[in-house]
Amino acid sequence: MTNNMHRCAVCQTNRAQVIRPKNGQKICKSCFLEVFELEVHTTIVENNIFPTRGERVAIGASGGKDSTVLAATLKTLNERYDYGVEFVLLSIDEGIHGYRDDSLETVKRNAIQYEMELCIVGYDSLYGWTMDKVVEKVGRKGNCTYCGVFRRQALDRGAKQLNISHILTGHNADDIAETVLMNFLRGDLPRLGRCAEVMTASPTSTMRRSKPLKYAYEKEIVLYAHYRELDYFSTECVYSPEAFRGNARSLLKELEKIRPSSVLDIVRSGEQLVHDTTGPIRLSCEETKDLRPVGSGQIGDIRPMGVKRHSPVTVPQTAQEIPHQPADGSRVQAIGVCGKCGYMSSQPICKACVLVESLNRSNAPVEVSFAGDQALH
Ligand SMILES: Nc1ncnc2c1ncn2[C@@H]1O[C@H](COP(=O)(O)OP(=O)(O)OP(=O)(O)O)[C@@H](O)[C@H]1O
Repeated sequence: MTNNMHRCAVCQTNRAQVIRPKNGQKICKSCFLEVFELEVHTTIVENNIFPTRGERVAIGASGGKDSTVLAATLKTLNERYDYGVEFVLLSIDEGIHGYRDDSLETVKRNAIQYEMELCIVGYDSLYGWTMDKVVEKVGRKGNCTYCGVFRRQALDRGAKQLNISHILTGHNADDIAETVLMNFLRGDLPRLGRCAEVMTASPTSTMRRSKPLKYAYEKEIVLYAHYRELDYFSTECVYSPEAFRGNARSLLKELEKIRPSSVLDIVRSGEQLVHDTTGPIRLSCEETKDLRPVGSGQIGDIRPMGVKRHSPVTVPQTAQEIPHQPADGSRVQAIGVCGKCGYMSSQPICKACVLVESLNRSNAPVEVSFAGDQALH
């Protein structure tokens, strides 16, 4: 790349070092960092993710690349754009020896590096079960269901302890596209629509949940972490990932090879379906036009592709105020409290308690039917 070197498509000065997977644009390292941050900022602004100055917001921090990049980017953006938000790192210790104990050490360092308070909540103290013990009992198949249900509630409970009602997670575009594919293949349209939203309020929680990295490709997250030399933990969970998600991931990777914009195309399809699930489902080819590279080469012109304006989520204040209307319009759920643990639940007994009861009760492997593999964290 000496004589024929490609110049950065944004600054037109430096040598291009990055080919952006979402649009093929060739840019230099410093423009990449700036564009990545600007796109996350745009997702935040367009979706009104931080409507209230002075709010304390929890970042679900696993020590992995996504949540570490999320924490680092948010610290930068909060200082640059003055959101006036206080971030707290919230980590769930699932009790997985050789995996989570190590990654929590990373989160502890991150808390110092980013000057954020850290709160760690363990499955052991909440449920009396670590994932190591769960796997000992139920085996590796299906253990992700327990982990997904427990983690979702554990994050809620941790946030509640901190008097926080808004949790951010590091789900990226690839995670969301996988979940959209899984729900599509299962024919689960209501869940499909919900999983593609940037902000959600669920029938079983008074928490808001947001995914500011929703439009960020996994590859760019890794690159961002690399260029900023972020301290993150990169080992996969020692228990095998949910099989169907693995299939969806392979399918997505194959599609991405043929058509790099597939990841965002699928995310966008999920967004379309959430608006259309009450009527006939239409996917227009016109939609994909928005995925062409945008901008005339100026940083200020670059917008996250596929970002649409959403109205801010209204957060219910009390359990009684939450009449949940599922996207399929099939039934209305109201929140009460779990008869076992007293934590909020749309059922007489919450899912976590049903699972704990079955673990405590039987010696036989426990049959589970919850969709705990839905990246419900
Ligand atoms: N143990 C945990 N404690 C707190 N938050 C968690 C935990 N596990 C997952 N999360 C949150 O859920 C998001 C998605 O988690 P997932 O298990 O899919 O991991 P991932 O895609 O590898 O993300 P990461 O790289 O942040 O670990 C994470 O980015 C994080 O915000």
